[in-house]
Amino acid sequence: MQPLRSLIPPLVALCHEAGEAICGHYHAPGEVKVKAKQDDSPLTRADLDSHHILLDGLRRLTGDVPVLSEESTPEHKARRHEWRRYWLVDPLDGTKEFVAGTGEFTVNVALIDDHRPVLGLLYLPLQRLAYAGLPGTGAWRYARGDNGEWRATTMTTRALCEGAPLVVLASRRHRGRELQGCLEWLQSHWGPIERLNSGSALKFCQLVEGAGDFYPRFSPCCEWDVAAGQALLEAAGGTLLGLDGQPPRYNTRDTLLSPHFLAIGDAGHPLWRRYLAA
Ligand SMILES: Nc1ncnc2c1ncn2[C@@H]1O[C@H](COP(=O)(O)O)[C@@H](OP(=O)(O)O)[C@H]1O
Ligand SMILES: [Mg+2]
Repeated sequence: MQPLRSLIPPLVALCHEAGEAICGHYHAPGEVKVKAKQDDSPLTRADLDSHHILLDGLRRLTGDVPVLSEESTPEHKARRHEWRRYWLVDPLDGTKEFVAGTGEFTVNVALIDDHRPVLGLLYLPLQRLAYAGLPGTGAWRYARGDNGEWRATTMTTRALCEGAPLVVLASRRHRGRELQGCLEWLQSHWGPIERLNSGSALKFCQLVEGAGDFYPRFSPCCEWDVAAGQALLEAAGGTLLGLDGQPPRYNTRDTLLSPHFLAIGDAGHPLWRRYLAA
């Protein structure tokens, strides 16, 4: 396989192609047709178009690397335990947001190697922005100019600032006692907190933009919702930890559900170890 850094420009172009297909459905009045999947989550034409574009493009880019997409068949998903290295894809993360018209949806592509995400790309179709991260190397935002060229800017998470409110990122659609307990602990051990709700993996982009400090996830989501964001976050100076204090390992269990996690911008701050030990 070619060096991972050289995969990023073609991946940005591929996610843009998928994003344009998604936007075609988003902007067409009456076009958003919704089917319920077995787990009752919505599925639209946009999810499927994006899935096929990404599948074809990833095959062209790295033919020998298998692709596991949220929209893959159950039979294909079941083969994942044979793979050490594979693409993990959510062709449209935030389908409920897409249907509701909040605009908060992303395309998520991660490369998993030996149970860890080693490359992550999140694409925001409406903004035409890509966020790419290679843990240990760097993280970049790619903005598309009117001439079709992509301009890269290095991304780093922000440090926690004593006395300033801690900005907690959360899903629009999940509440719960664990999240409430976490917010109360932060209030009593840090001080003022602000909560910012948004859909999909956008929350990881907000962390690497320095628009938030912490994204705790105690409600269900899947490995394809997390992997690309984890790689991006680690590459930008953050960390993502399970409640055992360790980064999650992918493709190690029968389920594709992700364990609960803490996505942290300022990885070195002692507050997080105190929270985990509490
Ligand atoms: N009960 C559940 N089981 C598994 N995943 C769930 C879930 N409820 C929400 N999710 C995941 O959370 C994502 C939305 O995240 P958020 O709540 O932060 O906006 C959804 O992405 P999709 O839209 O790709 O299905 C879905 O994968
Ligand atoms: Mg998703």
